[in-house]
Amino acid sequence: MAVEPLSSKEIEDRLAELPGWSLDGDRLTRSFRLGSHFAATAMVVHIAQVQEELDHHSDLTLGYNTVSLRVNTHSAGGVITEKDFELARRVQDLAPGHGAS
Ligand SMILES: C[C@H](O)[C@H](O)[C@H]1CNC2=NC(N)=NC(=O)C2=N1
Repeated sequence: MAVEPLSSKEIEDRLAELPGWSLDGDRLTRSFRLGSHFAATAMVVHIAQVQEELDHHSDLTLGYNTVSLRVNTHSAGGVITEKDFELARRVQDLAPGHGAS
């Protein structure tokens, strides 16, 4: 997949399709709240599997009952590319199965 930097407009348009995701400096970010610590931990494991499949990894933080991601593309110099949105879409798709909101 291309790792060219996305323009502000391209980022804005993609974020509009991803509820709860936002820009934090030069990273995409989203936090999820879950029903328990174990549910949050299970979601972290699932996200890790997807990240390995995509070979694209976020800074993934497990809280008491929260999961937070912050991501950009290191190989493109720490800017946001389509690979970051590919990961965000995959996480957005798996979240409901974990009861994450
Ligand atoms: C060697 C390995 O394929 C690369 O280092 C991958 C690993 N995961 C990655 N994750 C992110 N966020 N950006 C990258 O450029 C990246 N590159």
